[in-house]
Amino acid sequence: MTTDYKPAVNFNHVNYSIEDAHILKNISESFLEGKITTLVGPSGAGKTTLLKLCNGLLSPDSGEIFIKGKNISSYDPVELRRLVGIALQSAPMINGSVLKNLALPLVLQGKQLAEDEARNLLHDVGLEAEFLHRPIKDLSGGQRQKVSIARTLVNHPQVLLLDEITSSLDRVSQQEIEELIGKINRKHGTTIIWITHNLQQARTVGHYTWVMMNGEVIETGKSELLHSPVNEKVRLFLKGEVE
Ligand SMILES: Nc1ncnc2c1ncn2[C@@H]1O[C@H](COP(=O)(O)OP(=O)(O)OP(=O)(O)O)[C@@H](O)[C@H]1O
Repeated sequence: MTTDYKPAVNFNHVNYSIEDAHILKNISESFLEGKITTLVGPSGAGKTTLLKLCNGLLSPDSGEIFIKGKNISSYDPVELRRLVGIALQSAPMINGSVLKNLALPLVLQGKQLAEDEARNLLHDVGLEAEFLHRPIKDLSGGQRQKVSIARTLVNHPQVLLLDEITSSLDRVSQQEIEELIGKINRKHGTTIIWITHNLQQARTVGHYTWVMMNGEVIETGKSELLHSPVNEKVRLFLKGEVE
């Protein structure tokens, strides 16, 4: 059997504080290459903070983070932004067409997005080519989120960070996005780190799951762990007894 357990993102004794608050406490874990890892835990556990450390939006106070084996602090910021994409719940957009929004990451790099490439990106997220010239303001929430995901794919990221990307969507759109992320993972081998409050989603879309509480990663394993956690606090959280 071949082993495919290479880390794509590796945390080594990472600490992060805001003023006196110790937000992340000595995190030493790896996100495996080509896998979808879901991140769950109570509000304020530090999930978003951890995600922001993965793309250099925040830097650790101590410890090291490696992306593809290279210390994140030695990446050129533009290179890092290309390598690690991020999509958020709010899917911030600029006024104008879908094409204009898709092209944004390249425009910021002084480049252009060819229409053919833009059509391919839309196709990848299950939107018809006719959407390209539609004003972004006319799109539904689910369609906007698909454009937001397509926009992160412009740079062909090897790591994709997702923060609550389906929480404001109806069930059908939610399911479409789940399928879409699975497809991107399989087609491109993209490593995906996905924060969700939806435990059912964490179970079904993830290969692996991390449970965070109070700035610590307290349990990790295959996503089935959410059926039978070892840690008592995780068991209480899953029963809804820890907010
Ligand atoms: N800019 C900030 N200033 C002060 N405290 C902050 C700031 N950003 C985050 N925090 C605090 O850090 C802790 C972790 O926040 P974080 O957003 O990472 O948690 P989370 O697990 O993503 O929560 P949620 O599920 O509610 O989004 C929280 O206690 C939060 O109040």
